[in-house]
Order: sequence, then C-alpha cells, then structure tokens
Amino acid sequence: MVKKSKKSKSKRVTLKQKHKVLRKVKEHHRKKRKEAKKEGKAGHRKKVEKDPGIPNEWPFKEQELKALEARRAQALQELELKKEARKERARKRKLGLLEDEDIAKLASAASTQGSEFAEKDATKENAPSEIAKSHDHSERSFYKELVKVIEASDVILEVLDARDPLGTRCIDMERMVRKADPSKRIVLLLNKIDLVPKEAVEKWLTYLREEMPTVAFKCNTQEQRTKLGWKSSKLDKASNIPQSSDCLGAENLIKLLKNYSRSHELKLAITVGIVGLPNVGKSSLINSLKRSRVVNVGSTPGVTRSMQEVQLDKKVKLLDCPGVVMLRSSNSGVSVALRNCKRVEKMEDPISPVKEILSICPHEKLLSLYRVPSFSSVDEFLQKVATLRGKLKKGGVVDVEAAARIVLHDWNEGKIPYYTLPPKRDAGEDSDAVIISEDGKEFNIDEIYIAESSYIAGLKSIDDFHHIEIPPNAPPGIDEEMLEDGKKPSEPVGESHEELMSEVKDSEGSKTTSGTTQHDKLYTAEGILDPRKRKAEKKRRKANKFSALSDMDADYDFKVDYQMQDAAADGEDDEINKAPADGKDGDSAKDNDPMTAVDDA
Ligand SMILES: Nc1nc2c(ncn2[C@@H]2O[C@H](COP(=O)(O)OP(=O)(O)OP(=O)(O)O)[C@@H](O)[C@H]2O)c(=O)[nH]1
Repeated sequence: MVKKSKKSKSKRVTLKQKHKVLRKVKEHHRKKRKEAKKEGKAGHRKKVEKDPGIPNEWPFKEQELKALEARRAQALQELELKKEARKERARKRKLGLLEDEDIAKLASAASTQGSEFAEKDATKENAPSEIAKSHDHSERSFYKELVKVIEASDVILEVLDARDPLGTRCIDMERMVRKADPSKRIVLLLNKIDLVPKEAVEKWLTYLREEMPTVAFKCNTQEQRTKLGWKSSKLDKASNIPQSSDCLGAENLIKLLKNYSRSHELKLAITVGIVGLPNVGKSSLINSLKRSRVVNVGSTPGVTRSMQEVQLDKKVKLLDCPGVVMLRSSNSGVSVALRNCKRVEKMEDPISPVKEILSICPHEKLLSLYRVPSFSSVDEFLQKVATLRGKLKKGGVVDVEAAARIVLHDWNEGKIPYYTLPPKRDAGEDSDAVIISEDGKEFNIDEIYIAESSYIAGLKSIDDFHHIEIPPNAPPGIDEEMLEDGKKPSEPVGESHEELMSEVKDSEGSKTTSGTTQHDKLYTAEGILDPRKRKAEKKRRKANKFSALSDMDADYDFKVDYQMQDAAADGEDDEINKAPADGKDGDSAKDNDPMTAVDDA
C-alpha cells in the first residue's frame, strides 16, 4: 500500500471514525426533530371547544333530550343485533353451512333497518321469498349435479347407511340410472358398519345381495390430511373395529372396481360415481380410498355442493356428488330429519323428530345417555336436557328447541346408537325391485365376498352392543312434481329428471358420439369441470360490469344531485329547527346520527 504523504490533504478516515460521525449526525437530527415536534404541539395546540349543550332556555329541551335518549338506545340495540348476527354467521361458517351466510345477511339487514329507511323495508318483505328461492335453487342444482354424475359414470356406487340401509336407499335414482343407460352398473355399499352389530350387517348384506352386488365398508374417520389408515381385510376376531378410526374394506372395493375394468378390457380409466343421500359418507369414502383428505367431509348434510373428480389411479376415477335431495313430500318432515337429510340448524320444528325418537327409543337408554331423572312427556324431557346443558334464552327461559337440536345431532352422529334389521320380502313383491343380477360376474363378486367375510366376523356382536333396534324406514323417493313446480321459463334448469338427463346430454353437444370417452363427456358438461371456461366467463362478466359503470359515470351530473340535496336539506332544517338556537344546526345534524349519538354516549 502506498504510504500516506505527510503533506497530503486527503480527508480519508477509518471506517470506525466515519460511522461514529454518521451516528452523531443521526442522533443530532433526531433530537432536533423531537424538539421541533414538541414546540409545534405546544405552540399550535387547538383549544377543544366545550360543547355548550342544549340551552336551558330552549322550550323544547325536554323533548330533544328524550329523543336523543331514544336514538341512543336504538343505536345500541342495532349494534347488539349486528354483533349477534356476526356471531351466528361465524358459528355457521365453522359448521360449513356456507349458504347460511346469505340468510344471516338478509336477517341482519332486515333487523338493522330503522323505520327511516323505507326502501329497506321492501327488502325485509322480500327476504323470506328470496331465502326460499335460493333454497329451492340449491336443491335443483344438487339434483342437476346428480344427473351429471350419473351421465358421466360407468359404475354407480350407491352409499347406504348401515344403520338404516333401506331408509337411505334411493330406488327412484336406481331406476333413473337404468333408464339412462342399461349398461351402467350399480353397486351398493353398506357404509358405517362400525355403528351396528355384526348380525345386522350380515342380515342386510344377505338381503341386499339378492338384488345387487353389495359390499360392506367403514370409512376412515381420522382428522389428519394425509396417510389415512387402512385396516387389512385379513383381520382377526380380536381386533376392536368399532373403536378404530381406520378404514375397513378399501382393498376389497378397489379390487372389485379393477375386476370390472379388467372384465371389460378397458384401456381407459373407469369412472365411478359415488351417490347417496346426504351424510351417508360419500366424501369420506373417497378420502378413505385415496388415503388423504381430498374432499370436504362434515357431519352436517349438504357439505358437497357440486360434482368433484378425484383420480384414484390409472384405472379408476371417482366422482363425488352432492346428496340426493328433492325427496317426495311424503318423506319430508320427521322421517327426512331422522335420516339426516336436513340440516338441524335449518329445521323450523326440531321438536317433532325428537317426539319420534322418544317413541322408538326405550326411555332408560335416554335417561342414562342424557343423565336426566325420569320424564313423562317430550316437553319435560327437553326442558330437563336444556337445563342440564345450559340452554337458556333471555330471562332464564329454558330453550327447548335448542335441546331438541342437541338430541337430533346426537341421533345423526350415532351418539344414540340404533340399528335396523331387513324386513321380510313379500311373496308378490314388485319384480322390478328384485333383480337377481348378472353384474356379479363382471365384478368377480364371489372372490370379494369371501375376502369380506373375514373382517365382518371381527365386528362386535349384538350382545356387546346394547344398541336400540328400530323398524327400517321405507326408501325415500325423488319428487318429480317438485322439479316441475319450480320450473320457470327463464331458468335453464331442466324440468323432470328425464328432461334434466336429456339437457345434460344436449349440453354435451354433438361431440358426444358413441366413440367419445367418459372423460370427454365430463369436460363438455357445461361449467363446473372446465376451470378455463369458468375463468373466461368471470372475466367477461367483470368487463361488462366496468363498461356499465363507466356509462353510468358519463351520464351522471353531480351538480343536479348536489343542488337538489342542498335545497332539500335546507328545507328540512328549516322545518325541524323552527326555533333553533344560534349555531345549533351542526349539533342537531350530529344528534340525528345514531352512531354519533353512541359515540357521544
Ligand atoms: N362412524 C362412522 N362415521 C362415518 C363413516 N363414514 C362417514 N362417517 C361420518 O359421517 C359424516 C358424513 O360424512 P360425509 O363423507 O361428509 O358424508 P357425505 O355423504 O359426503 O355428505 P354430503 O356431502 O352432505 O352429501 C362425517 O361426520 C363422517 O365422519 C363410517 O364409516 N363410520
């Protein structure tokens, strides 16, 4: 390094010195800023003007104070209502009841409106019809999704709840499948076998296998996202199946589907539509087969809202479907509620289904389950449950409806354990109902049944269970009339299920020739499964909206509205403040605003 000359005038310093200087400068500036701020504040501090209030001399002081108090109370009440609606919405969101958000929005809008917002009153009047419309629409859209799934599938897996297989079997839907294409195969799947005794499972399997290939299954009920457990089909009797959250029967079911694919020598993947009533475990079945949480699962019915596709492997593609709804009115009410086809939160009358539960369940069972002393009527039972569970309304009144909802939730989630046994077949039963099927050969069903018997033997017996036996329900039917009632000329939704079927076919267009694959069919079905189309549609709608807004802006004349508003406000002020105190205009405007009134409070 070149030595520094003694005569040199260079200002180069060491880095340590340089940083020290910089730090000092920074500190100095900060100090200066602080002082300036202090001075500025002290120098220009605004004097807060004290509100002189309403002068004592003013003749209307009493009335004005009363009105102010009323406005303040109303504003507080509105805030309270908003808070409650928010809480309710959060609770429903947690439960996965997304469409309830709209209802909560409507309810809160209706409740928060004051008498001064006349136009909002109109919204309030319209609210119930809007809710009904959206509900109807969701049922129709669920039905449309079902039609799409049936159309796209080679094999239909109809999921039944092992506790009441007949009550959760939809024979109308089966007819619909056969009508649509007789080459489509239906396999019944007896799910939730962990909730019933072994004897019931065996009897139901024998009963159902007289009509169609039927397999027993237990879905995985673990909470984790991946690596969901499977129990081997080679299970010993000592295994405690009902307490395990592992899946049971998956290997067998996959083997059955592959047998079908092999028997038809299909090179492409077969499409398997998973259908069934709400909450029977369709989504859980897909997650269990895939061994990870690929679709949403929930104990409330209606979690699945549209068709979802899951590729199991090269050979099998699964389609999740919303629960079969549009049930006939003869099935509605109590029996629909007890099949968990309706959300308990949405039920207008949750007490009637509880009456039914009390009539079929032995009272001792309920006494021990709910830890209530004896009761003589439904009302007494619900009052005791409400008191024990702390379900009280305002003023300490027991909330029997909330208690009824608890009991219904317990019924649907299997906390009140029950099972059914198959009925005896009539000699003259409808020949259409009993189909001794040839389908078994395509699935190589004998091999499957033999493998299955090993783990069914491991289930708990009727003596270990202490479950309640109830009579089986009749299969629910699909209401075609309901489809026709809701028909509107402008609506693109189909009319009856035949028309819906043809509509879905039409939407597939001319592309759907006999040579096209199921995969093609699926992607041509309008909307849901083509994300690119959906995005393009969204973009187009957004562009239209913007152009409409800019058109509006171009026409808008601020002068007109503002002048009119000013004139109107002047007129109003003159009327309200017939004897105003000087300078009180601003205050009165402030008092008219409920929010300001609360702030003032
Ligand atoms: N014990 C037990 N519970 C099950 C079984 N399968 C499903 N479940 C439970 O049943 C409830 C409903 O399951 P989902 O898979 O959401 O039913 P879904 O048929 O898809 O319901 P929707 O989407 O409403 O049509 C969930 O709480 C599951 O944990 C089973 O084999 N045994």
